[in-house]
Amino acid sequence: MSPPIRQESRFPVPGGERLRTRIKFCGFTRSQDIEGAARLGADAIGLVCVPGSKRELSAAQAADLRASVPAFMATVLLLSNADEKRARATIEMVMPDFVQFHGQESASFCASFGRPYFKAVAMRTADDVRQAARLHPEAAALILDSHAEGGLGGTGQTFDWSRIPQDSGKPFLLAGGLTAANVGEAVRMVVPYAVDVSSGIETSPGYKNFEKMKAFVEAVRLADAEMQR
Ligand SMILES: O=C(O)c1ccccc1NCC(=O)[C@H](O)[C@H](O)COP(=O)(O)O
Repeated sequence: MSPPIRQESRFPVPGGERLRTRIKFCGFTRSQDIEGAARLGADAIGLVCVPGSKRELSAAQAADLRASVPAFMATVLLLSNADEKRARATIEMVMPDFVQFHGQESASFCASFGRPYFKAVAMRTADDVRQAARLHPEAAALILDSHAEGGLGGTGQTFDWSRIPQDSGKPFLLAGGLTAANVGEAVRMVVPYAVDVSSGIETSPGYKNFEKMKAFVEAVRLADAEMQR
């Protein structure tokens, strides 16, 4: 197994590395599922406003769901190659804590909405990560995912985690095909700032399963505990 890929976190923990892997659950369509994610201690939920997604929400639907997100849980709005007018209208309606840009958006476009943002990286090579970090200096984090460039996320497919460089240049969320069965290995091997999952906690697209979410959280917490020993 490759050595752990350690990364400098943007939020260093005094006296050492970060002690807990953050968790983003993505692709919600029901408020009761968001409530379940909050009960389990997920750090963030993702709302997908991307045409063609099996989890697509209208801006109004996303705004309604955002209203059900409790305190101390972040809301991430997902957009992909939306034009400026549609992006601005959706962001102003949903008022997310973060915007996740999943297409070929420029740094100036992403930063123009005045909200912290994540930039998704279609993971082919280590240079994809380094280039994204260079092109998006203001991004709060990168999301390293298995989708094809310009393609939809939420694929349920992993990518080769050994492609992730040790010098990622920014904190990143690891995404793509994660499940309760493989996320422990991913955390131990990659040591991401956060993990991001959609398909692996569903019974069908957009319908999250509490027991799958619970098992996923437990697997992440176990991996974190093992790394602290
Ligand atoms: O989830 C979607 O349907 C989606 C559609 C279009 C753009 C992005 C999308 N999701 C992005 C995410 O952040 C997912 O959580 C990520 O791709 C991981 O998905 P999965 O492999 O299903 O766990």
